[in-house]
Amino acid sequence: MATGAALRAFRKRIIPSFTSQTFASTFNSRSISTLVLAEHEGSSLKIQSVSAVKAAKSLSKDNSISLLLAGSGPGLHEAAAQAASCDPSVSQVLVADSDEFSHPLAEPWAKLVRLVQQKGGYSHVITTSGSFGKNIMPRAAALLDVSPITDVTGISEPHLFVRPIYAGNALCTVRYTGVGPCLLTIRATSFPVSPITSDSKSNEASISQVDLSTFGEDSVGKSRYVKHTSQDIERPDLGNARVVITGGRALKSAENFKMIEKLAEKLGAAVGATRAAVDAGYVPNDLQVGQTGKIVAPELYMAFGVSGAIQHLAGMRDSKYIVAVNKDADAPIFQVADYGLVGDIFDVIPELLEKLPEKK
Ligand SMILES: Cc1cc2nc3c(=O)[nH]c(=O)nc-3n(C[C@H](O)[C@H](O)[C@H](O)COP(=O)(O)OP(=O)(O)OC[C@H]3O[C@@H](n4cnc5c(N)ncnc54)[C@H](O)[C@@H]3O)c2cc1C
Repeated sequence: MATGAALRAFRKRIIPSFTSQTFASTFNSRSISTLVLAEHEGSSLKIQSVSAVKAAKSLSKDNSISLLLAGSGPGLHEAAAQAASCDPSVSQVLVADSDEFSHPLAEPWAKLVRLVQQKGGYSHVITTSGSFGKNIMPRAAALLDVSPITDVTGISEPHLFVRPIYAGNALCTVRYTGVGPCLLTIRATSFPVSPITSDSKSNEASISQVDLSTFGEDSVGKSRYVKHTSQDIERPDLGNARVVITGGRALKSAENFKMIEKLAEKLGAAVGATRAAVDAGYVPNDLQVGQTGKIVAPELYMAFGVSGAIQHLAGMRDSKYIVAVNKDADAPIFQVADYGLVGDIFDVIPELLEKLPEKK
């Protein structure tokens, strides 16, 4: 079947013409120091935050990197200890411990970013472009009166970045020309790192508390925490899974979608879905992959009954191997697939379920 090479090669680079040497050298001569906004879940640092550190490292060899963690309670401090040894280039971990941060509400976080940035005078502030970063960074940028650069997939120079546009069909090289700090959200999948394990220890960075005495009582914003629901802790996280099994509208019902879930179980994979499958109510929207869903880049992405609309491809085209099953030989998904099978998913999936061994 068709390989992904043709479509991948179709990507274009747009490079603006105002690449002034003088401008570049002015910026390059400034010292680089980066504040990484890190996320933690309970007592664990999220792996995406280590990707943000990797991105920070590619800004400059001499980058001084600080990690900011906020929350409350003992889990925060355990996560801070983990953060301190997550990468040798992290020089300090700043901890903001307050009930204000017990839930990741954007308003207090944005004010915290302004406070810490202004105290530390960082040249760059980086976080990942998941819901956390997308929520906080634009607000922090507004408070600091700068324009953020979002969804960065490549860093060429401290102020020269690559980001996808047109649902990933073109890559745009943008230069940050602002005078204030450069705020970036990065795609974690473009800065892959190894999982954090108990033996992935490097030298430990210092941990210090953020002085919140000037934080102010007006920091409570218009949003309010209601509840957190998360499902399916058994399965790998969609954003980081090595294998993703995705179902599309062709599954026809929530009941049929369970075939996808069973297949994922057998393969130790995460489940993904197209927006059409989500909109039809087969699965919740946190499983949506694509432009308006999650961006994934697993080693293996299997798409069943997925047409391959550009908005879907925007979220999975960087997967290492793409396998597609579709009964329409002309479905666009086959243009990006490394392996394709023209067939009926209601024949193929049951056969796979029968022939694949049980997960040990
Ligand atoms: C602004 C915007 C943002 C969007 N964001 C996203 C996004 O983030 N993610 C996303 O996925 N979509 C997104 N969409 C929607 C996107 O355009 C498509 O509508 C959607 O991806 C289609 O989903 P699908 O492939 O499941 O359904 P369809 O396009 O209906 O395709 C179903 C496919 O299944 C095949 N099929 C049918 N029956 C069988 C069978 N029995 N066996 C095998 N194959 C079969 C058909 O040949 C077809 O190719 C967005 C759209 C817009 C406008």
